[in-house]
Amino acid sequence: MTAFPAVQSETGHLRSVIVCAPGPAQARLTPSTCDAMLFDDVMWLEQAQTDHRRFTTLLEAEGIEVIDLRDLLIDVLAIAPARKALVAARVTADTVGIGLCDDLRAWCDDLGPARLADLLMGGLTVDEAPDVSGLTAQVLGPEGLLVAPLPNLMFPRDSSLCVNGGVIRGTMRYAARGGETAILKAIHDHHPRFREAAHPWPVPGLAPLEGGDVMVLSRSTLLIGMGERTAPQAVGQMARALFDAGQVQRVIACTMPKGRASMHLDTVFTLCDRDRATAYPEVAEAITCHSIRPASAPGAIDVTAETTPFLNVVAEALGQPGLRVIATGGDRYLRAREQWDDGNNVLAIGPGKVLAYDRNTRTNTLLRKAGIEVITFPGGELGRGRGGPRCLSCPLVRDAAGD
Ligand SMILES: NC(=O)NCCC[C@H](N)C(=O)O
Repeated sequence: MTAFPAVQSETGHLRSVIVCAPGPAQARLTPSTCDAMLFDDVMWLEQAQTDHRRFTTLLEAEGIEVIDLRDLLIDVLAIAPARKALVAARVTADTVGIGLCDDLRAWCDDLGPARLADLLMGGLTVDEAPDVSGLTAQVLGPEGLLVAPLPNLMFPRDSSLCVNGGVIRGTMRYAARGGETAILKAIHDHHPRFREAAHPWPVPGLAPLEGGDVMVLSRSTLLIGMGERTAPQAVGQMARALFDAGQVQRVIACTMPKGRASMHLDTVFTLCDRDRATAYPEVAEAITCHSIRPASAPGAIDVTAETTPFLNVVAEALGQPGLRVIATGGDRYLRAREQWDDGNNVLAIGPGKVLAYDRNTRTNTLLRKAGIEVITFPGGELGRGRGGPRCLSCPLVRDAAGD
């Protein structure tokens, strides 16, 4: 079995990927809770599951190894120290209250790995817990959540990322996603397939960094968006850690407008081939770049403001004379709608071949006209959390660009 990770580009052949099918966590979304959980609407769960299966079937048909995060979690929950660490991270005095903490941890410890995985991902209400009483339970009431569900695990792109042979966990901007990293940490620390992984940024600080902002342009260069989610303070620290670990030599930090529609760089720009990309011009044209490189003093970084537009900087970093950009399709109204529905968030599965949501018909047509092979699947339900095919996936093994 291949050891993880080995990610050398955005568009080389994808070999192995993490996904996370919708399940119990999304069943907790209601009109009054979905906003706080970073979803724009409740989800028709059964349809979302069917559509997600279509997505994974398409990946598998391409010979890509598809691993569900829940299965990785079940594997590590069979390992006693991993289980203990994870239960201790998710069942705390701050989540369940001081009176319940010890009893609930002991109860969790007796659950089978699959049941415990569902609890850690899908949450736990007061009436699902055994014989609970005390202040927290009484105040929350029977339907109150003792352990929060993590519906955004469905977008595994953000809570961890792989750069060459290194694995990095995100520091999530919003509390609704904070619990995801404990699950990823248990997997990275204990899963046998991650044993070889380098951990170039093992103790991230508090500054937020999310994987949807990070693109592996090549073995030596990363592109990182700094918009609504990732902060420059995190980018500088991560760049230095990656330079020290010898993982990359240049990080291009991209300042972009902050907004829900453009929360991560990959919501407005994704690469489809070594010299072709799709972008939402209204935001992409407003991006400015700084290049970060190792400085001569140990541990220092060198920062240079780029003077050319974002897309030119990316082309130069890819070693291309120019980048052929396929803009979001339609007039400005249609463009805004297709960008919102993740039209520019495609997943390259190999050079010039992408997975895309079916609903973005104008953008998909333009991609096809530009020679990109576009394979579609339904995004109506999966997109309710504002994430497209790239967000639904976290590559573990991907060849260099053009391979
Ligand atoms: N890379 C991405 O753009 N991921 C989509 C994340 C959607 C999720 N509901 C969030 O707001 O974080």
